[in-house]
Amino acid sequence: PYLVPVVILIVGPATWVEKFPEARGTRQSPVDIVTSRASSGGSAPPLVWRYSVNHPRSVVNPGYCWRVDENGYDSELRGGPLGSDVYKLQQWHCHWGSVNGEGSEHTVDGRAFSGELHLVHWNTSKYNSFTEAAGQPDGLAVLGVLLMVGSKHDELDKVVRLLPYIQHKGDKVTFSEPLNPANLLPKRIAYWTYPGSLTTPPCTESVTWILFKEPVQVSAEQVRLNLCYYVNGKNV
Ligand SMILES: NS(=O)(=O)c1ccc(S(=O)(=O)c2ccccc2)s1
Ligand SMILES: [Zn+2]
Repeated sequence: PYLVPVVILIVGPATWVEKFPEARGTRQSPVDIVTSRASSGGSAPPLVWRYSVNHPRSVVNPGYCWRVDENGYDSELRGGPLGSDVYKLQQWHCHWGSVNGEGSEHTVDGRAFSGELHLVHWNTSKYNSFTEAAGQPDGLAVLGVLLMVGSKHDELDKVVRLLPYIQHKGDKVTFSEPLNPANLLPKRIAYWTYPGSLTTPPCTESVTWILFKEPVQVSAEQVRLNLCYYVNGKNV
């Protein structure tokens, strides 16, 4: 009998451990939030945030999803699980799925959502730069917002309507329309929090995750726009 050459192609997260040893760690994200196992918040102080609204921002196609860079403008995130440290917003980006109803990174009791927004902050009380903070266990704090299909999201639309102009990896467009990242967050600010990692390479275990319980609604058209412009620009 002739020998059939068998080629096993391993792509995606399974190969990340080869290049990024952190991916083999003990606090890897994303995770499934098992709500029955979450402890109550106890006496944690309230989570508070303040963002700059009127400054130029740039939307970039990094090859997966889209990213908005805050370009160093002032902002603050403190309280909740963050102890006495003050964190600053560096960038925010999203993760979308190719099939409606899937695409979020975190799942809640095994349920995936249509997308997930991440607002990435770094610890300015302890570190001098985002890059330095990104390598420290208490360096980053990411606010996670679950997205579900429903009514159109007007604040998010300020970015979605620019996607046709950044269809390919590396494309970037700058806009100065006022935008308040606080308007991307849900009305109810109840959240789950756990010590985790970046969900994409280098998978560094430097993220305090703060995932809001209440999903935020985006329209089916907004999901479609994200999909069609991110399938093209996406690393495939
Ligand atoms: N999805 S996530 O929020 O966990 C995430 C992945 C990557 C980043 S990063 O671009 O900020 C970054 C941070 C450090 C090194 C390289 C990139 S944030
Ligand atoms: Zn992310």
